[in-house]
Amino acid sequence: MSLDPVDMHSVADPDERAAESALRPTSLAEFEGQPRVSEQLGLVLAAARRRGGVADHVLLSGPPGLGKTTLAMIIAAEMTAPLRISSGPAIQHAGDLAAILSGLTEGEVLFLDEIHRLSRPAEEMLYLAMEDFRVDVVVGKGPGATAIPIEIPRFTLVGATTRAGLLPSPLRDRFGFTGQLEFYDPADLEHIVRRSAVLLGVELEPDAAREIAGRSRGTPRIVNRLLRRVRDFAEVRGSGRLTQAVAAAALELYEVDSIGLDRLDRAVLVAICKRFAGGPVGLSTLAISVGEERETVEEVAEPFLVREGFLMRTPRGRVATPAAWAHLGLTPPGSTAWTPPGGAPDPGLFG
Ligand SMILES: Nc1ncnc2c1ncn2[C@@H]1O[C@H](COP(=O)(O)OP(=O)(O)OP(=O)(O)O)[C@@H](O)[C@H]1O
Repeated sequence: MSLDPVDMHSVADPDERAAESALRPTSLAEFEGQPRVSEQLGLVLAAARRRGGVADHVLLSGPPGLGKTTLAMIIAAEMTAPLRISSGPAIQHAGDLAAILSGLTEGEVLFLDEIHRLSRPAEEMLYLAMEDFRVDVVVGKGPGATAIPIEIPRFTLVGATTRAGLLPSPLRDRFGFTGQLEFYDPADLEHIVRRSAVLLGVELEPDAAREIAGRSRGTPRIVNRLLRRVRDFAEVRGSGRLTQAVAAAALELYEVDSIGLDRLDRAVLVAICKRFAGGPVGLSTLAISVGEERETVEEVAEPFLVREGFLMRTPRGRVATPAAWAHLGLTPPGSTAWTPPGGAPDPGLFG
């Protein structure tokens, strides 16, 4: 049996979504890791509460599964405000956004996931709503069209994006606080997996917690998901107790390797090394060669591979590093003095 690698990151399955909700921390105090973002956001919210006002708009960016939705829910809970959830792709027309905005109540938190995928007219409507708490509804067409301004209640927009760099600066500048979420340290992931085990009522030995945390790609969503897969394994093939040996055997079965690379991560590295002689190879070609969407390779696999020093984004394409060749047990072609075939990495491409 194998697990679809993309399943390790996405939450398309309703059962998985329900399982995730049950493990979500509900306050900043329970939210592990991200100390800087947590502290800064805590201050923003405490100040808004003291003033008895509405919190400033918040932009959260970072790879999938690091806690953006969780933080949006926490913001609403900490402000004792209702939460409304939507996403960029779900808002097809500016009219859809106008309907959402005009239906908000005073102080409500509006969470817009994948905000970088809003349509242009919706984005422009949002500028006015964020700044002046107003929307202009256009009535009629052509030269006779008129914009009717409608006041909307003061609200807090929480925008989430995996690609902060794609947001136009007029939109980015309208957020009062921006939190860039980073991959989590193994120690934070260990805390998260131990808390989740308690909530799920499973016996998790400390060594097993360390094993699962170490293979979770720095991502809370993945640590929780691997915990559930290890629990399945322990119940079916073991005594139900989660030991280090059980965790290692289960994760082997699910094709999560010793440092947490899953099938997609390895497919990307194997393709670069074996099919493209280490690169450079363009993103579109790479995506086709692993049978995935460009966005999935770029937003799901690459950030962790770059962070771990396995992949470089150069002006001429993606390049596997010596660490990638070594991890796959392959020998790079050519000389021992290795220089990246695509030239020096372009720091601008890392954002
Ligand atoms: N800091 C944290 N402490 C404990 N659990 C966390 C933390 N951050 C996230 N989680 C857990 O990880 C899961 C995924 O988090 P969340 O849905 O907030 O990620 P996300 O960044 O919104 O992902 P996506 O971009 O895919 O929507 C949640 O079920 C939550 O329980």
